[in-house]
Amino acid sequence: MRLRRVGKRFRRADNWVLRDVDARLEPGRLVRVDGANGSGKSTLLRVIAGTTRPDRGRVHGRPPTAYVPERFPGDLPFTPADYLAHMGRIHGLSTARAVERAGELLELFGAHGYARTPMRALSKGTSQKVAVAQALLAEPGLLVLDEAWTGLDPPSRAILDSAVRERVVHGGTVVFVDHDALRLADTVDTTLLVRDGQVTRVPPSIELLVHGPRRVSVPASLVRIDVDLGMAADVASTPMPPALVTALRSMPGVRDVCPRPDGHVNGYRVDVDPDVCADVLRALLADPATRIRRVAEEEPGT
Ligand SMILES: Nc1ncnc2c1ncn2[C@@H]1O[C@H](COP(=O)(O)OP(=O)(O)OP(=O)(O)O)[C@@H](O)[C@H]1O
Repeated sequence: MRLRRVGKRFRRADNWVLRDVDARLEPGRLVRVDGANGSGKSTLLRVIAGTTRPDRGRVHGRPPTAYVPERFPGDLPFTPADYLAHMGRIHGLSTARAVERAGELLELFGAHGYARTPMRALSKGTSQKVAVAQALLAEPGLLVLDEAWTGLDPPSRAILDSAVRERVVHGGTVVFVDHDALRLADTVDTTLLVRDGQVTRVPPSIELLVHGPRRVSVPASLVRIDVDLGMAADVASTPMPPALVTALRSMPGVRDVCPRPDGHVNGYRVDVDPDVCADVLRALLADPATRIRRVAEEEPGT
């Protein structure tokens, strides 16, 4: 799917929120959209999802799409069961399959007890579960999630994380905005930054995600990742697992793996070249005993 020279403004007198945006969204890719408040992230997502028409340019090759908007209109005159069955049919499922899928998803998100409650009576979090469930009913080629995790309880956030990973593995494109800088950081393929109406593709390095776009314009000469091993604080200093140290040291661009100089029990420091930062973070995130505490750009020798 491609965006070609897409422009969007809301009134003729307004500035362009998006200007001449070119982007290619590949199948089987997870795309994060970043940018400051009001920069145009939601507008870009709506254009990508097809719920907002661009005023200029074109969107080509959009596959069947599901979308979770930033603000879900929860006061609909339906119950979740009826709403999801209806949305399932819109997404191309048979009536029987739509009803079945609706039940499965309500169960999965622990909301089956509210299947027959009027939607306007649902709590914010339960309403958000319905918003997310409607996007997972079919298997969309394009899944667009605008702060879809907001309001969900931790188990539901984890279920949505898994659903996103599964979509990507099965060849779908998933585009998302989320305020959690570490959201799916081990899976993100591309980060698009929205700034001054322009959309630029940036390396998915975690320091951008953690510290925001301004720091990216000044390339760091070193990225310093502080990790904890996740052990109880009263355990005497534990050596970092030798297999992890060996794996990290063998990665190109890893300069040093050592105990943290702050003396934190079970705290370690990994210094890497900025362009391998994302690969190292993926390796660290894959290790269940390791917690990432801090990621920062540094000058070497500091
Ligand atoms: N329907 C609309 N009518 C008029 N202006 C709009 C509309 N939707 C968005 N805008 C304006 O477009 C700009 C971008 O808004 P948008 O919601 O896309 O930003 P955002 O990056 O998603 O912001 P946030 O991080 O705060 O959610 C803002 O100036 C906003 O006021």
